[in-house]
This record gives sequence, C-alpha cells and structure tokens, in this order.
Amino acid sequence: AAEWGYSPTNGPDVWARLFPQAGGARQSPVDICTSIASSDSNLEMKKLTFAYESQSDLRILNTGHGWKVEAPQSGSRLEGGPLGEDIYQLEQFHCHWGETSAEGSEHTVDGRAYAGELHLVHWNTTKYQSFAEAAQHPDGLAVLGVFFDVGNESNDEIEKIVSTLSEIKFKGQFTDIPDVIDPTTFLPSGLGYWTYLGSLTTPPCNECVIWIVYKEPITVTEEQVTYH
Ligand SMILES: CN[C@H]1CN(c2cccc(OC)c2)S(=O)(=O)c2sc(S(N)(=O)=O)cc21
Ligand SMILES: [Zn+2]
Repeated sequence: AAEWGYSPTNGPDVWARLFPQAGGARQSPVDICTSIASSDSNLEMKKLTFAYESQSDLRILNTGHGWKVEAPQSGSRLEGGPLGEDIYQLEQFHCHWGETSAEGSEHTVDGRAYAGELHLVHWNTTKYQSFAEAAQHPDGLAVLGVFFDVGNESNDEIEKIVSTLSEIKFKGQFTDIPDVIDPTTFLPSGLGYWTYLGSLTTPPCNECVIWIVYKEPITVTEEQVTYH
C-alpha cells in the first residue's frame, strides 16, 4: 500500500481513500475549544488513577514523524475517570513533533499548537484479549496525551529517550534504550484533563480511543522536541 504521510498526496486529506475509518464521525485529533468544554461532575467523582512500573531493555523506533517506544507493561493500570469500570494497560508510548518548536502537537487548544505531544497508549484488558482486538472496539484504547512546552529546563526522562535518536537517524530504525524508564515521570503535576471519544490520529484511524489530554504541558528544551 502507498506509504501514508503528511504531504498533499499522502496526507490526512487522502487517508480516507486507503483507510475508510479516517472518514468517520469521531476522528482525532481535534481542536479543544476550552469555552465549550463542559466539566463533568461524575468524572471528578471517580478519579483517574494510573500505576506504572519502571522498565529497562526498551527499544525505540524512528517512526518518521517522531519516536515510539514499545512498552507493554502487564503490571501497569490506568482506570477511573472516563474509563468506567475497565482497567487499561500500557502498550507503548510515542511522540509527535514538528520541524520547529512552533508546531508539532496533534491536538490544539483554542487553535494553539504546542511544540509536540506525548501519547501513552493503553488497551482495555478487562474486556479484550489483545491490543489488536481492543483496537477494533470503541472503548478498546485509552491514550493519555501530554503537551510539550519549550522552556529552559530539560526533562531528564525525555533526555534518556532523545539521547538515543542519533543512533536511529532514519525512519524504521530501532535501537535499545540503555536507561530504566518510568512513564509516571512523563505526566504533569496538575492532573486536570479534557476527555472525548475519538480515534487513532494516524492510519488506520480506528475509532477506538478514549482520549485523555492533560491541560498542563510538561517543559522540555528546544533540542528535546525538534528534528535534527
Ligand atoms: C501508526 N500509528 C498507529 C499505529 N497503531 C496501530 C498499529 C497496528 C494496528 C492498529 O490497529 C488496528 C493500530 S497504534 O495503535 O499503536 C497507534 S496509537 C496512535 S495515536 N497517535 O492515536 O496515539 C497511532 C497509532
Ligand atoms: Zn500519537
């Protein structure tokens, strides 16, 4: 199949030709309009809780639009908030960034793009037997989105990841991450979030994602969030 991407001939405007779900009614990303976002009292009733393990021996992949770390963690749990009674387990985390720190995030807030966006992808282990099966159902995946803001202080955990990128300069290349990574450290201290029912933001664009986008960005340096 033709390689999808972000150019006029293979970008989001033509994805629906190859990936029918891309033409659906609950496609991500979206612009989060804070004035019409409603606060949902029963979300506050059931707090969103997460628990991750520190992981070593992780591999990082150059996706061509950022990096991705396969991190299946049977001991991880994401539950509560918009997730009902189901428990979701971490499968992988990855980032989206741009050529400059002026853009790169997938979601925007009141039309504003951030320098990049980290996605922690989880699947519903209460209802489904595998990630691939979960990705076929409207409540199959839960993705935590964290915006990257560029500032003066670097993020030590992100540094452990981006310091390996010089070894994987080309799309499709893998390398090992020598350090131990704790996904908990990627999350902002302020735990307010927006949530909506959406899709994978890239092909196959399955409409299977409960999105949870944190309001507070995490700070990284320019070098940590742009292509070199
Ligand atoms: C290329 N990117 C997607 C790859 N995936 C995929 C691969 C195989 C099968 C499948 O479903 C059938 C999904 S994925 O589920 O890991 C994700 S998560 C995600 S995002 N940005 O919305 O968080 C994009 C993609
Ligand atoms: Zn993503």
